Amino acid sequence: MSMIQVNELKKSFGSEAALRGISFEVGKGEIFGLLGPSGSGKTTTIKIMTGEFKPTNGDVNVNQFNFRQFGKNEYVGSLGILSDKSSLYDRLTVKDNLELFRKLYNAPKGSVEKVLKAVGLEDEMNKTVSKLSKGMKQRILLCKAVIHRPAILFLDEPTSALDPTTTERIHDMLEELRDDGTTILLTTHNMDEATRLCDNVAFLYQGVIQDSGSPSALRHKYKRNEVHLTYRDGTVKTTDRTEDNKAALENVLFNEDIVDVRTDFPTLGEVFKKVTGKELV
Ligand SMILES: Nc1ncnc2c1ncn2[C@@H]1O[C@H](COP(=O)(O)OP(=O)(O)OP(=O)(O)O)[C@@H](O)[C@H]1O
Repeated sequence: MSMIQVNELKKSFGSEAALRGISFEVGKGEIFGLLGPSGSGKTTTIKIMTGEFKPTNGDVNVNQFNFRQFGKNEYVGSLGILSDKSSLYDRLTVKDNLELFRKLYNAPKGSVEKVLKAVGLEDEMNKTVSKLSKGMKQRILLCKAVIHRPAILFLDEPTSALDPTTTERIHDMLEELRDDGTTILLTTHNMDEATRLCDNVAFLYQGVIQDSGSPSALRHKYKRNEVHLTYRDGTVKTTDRTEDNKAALENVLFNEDIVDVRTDFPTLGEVFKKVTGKELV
C-alpha cells in the first residue's frame, strides 16, 4: 500500500524554483531517503508534506490525505516530525516533557516509559532536559515524535552531528518502527546511514530527482566494469570486464596463480557523485 504519493511537485519562492517537478512514492512500512546536498530541496519537500508550505504545482497525497487537507487535525495527528525546529521544555524533566505530549496526543499511559526504554534513556527520566547531552536530547526528541505511534514519520537529518553510538541507537529504533509498520521519510547527507536504513532513496539535486531506487539497485546500476585479480605473490592487477577481455577472464578461473577475484561496487556516495557530478556534503 502506498502511503506517500508525490506527483510532479513544484515549489517556487518568488522567482526561485526550489522543486522543479519531483515524483516519488513510498510504501507502507518503508524507510525512504531523500538525499541531496545543501539547498537541493529536501526540507522544502518535507515542509510541503507536513502542511507548512503549499505546493506551487503538482499533487501530494500522504496517508490518504490530499495536500489541501494537510491542516486537518486527523492528518496532523497521524504524523511524527523531527526537524531542527523540534524542541523540548528545558526546565522540565524528560518525563514531564514527554507526558505533556502523550496527553496532547491522547496516547496510552505507559507510552513514555516504553519509548524511553527503546532509546536506552529510561534511567534519565527524572533529569531536567537542560542537563542532557546533545545526543540524549536528540533521542528524547525522537521519543516525542513517536509517542503517539504515528503512521508516518518525517525526519529531517535525524542524526547529523551525533556520535556513532547515539546514531546507532537511533538507527535501531527506526528499524523497529519500520518493522512495526511505520512509514518513514528521512533526509540525510550521510550515505552510510542511507545505505543501512533506507529501502529506497531518491537523489535530489537542484530541485530535480536525478535517480532513485534501492541503495543496492543503484550501486549495481552504476557499478564499475573493473575486476581485481590478486596473485599468489600478493600483486593485484585490475582489468576490465569487457567482451574483448572475455577469453582472458575465463582463463582466470583456471589460473592457479590467481588466489582472489574481486569486483567492487561503488558506495552510494560514489554513485551520487557519478549521477550529479557533486559530492554529497
Ligand atoms: N522560506 C523560504 N523562502 C525562500 N526561499 C526558500 C525558503 N525555504 C527554502 N528556500 C530555498 O529553496 C531551496 C531549497 O532549500 P531547502 O531548505 O529545501 O534545501 P535542503 O536540501 O533542505 O538543504 P539543507 O541540507 O541545507 O537543509 C534553497 O535555494 C533555499 O534557499
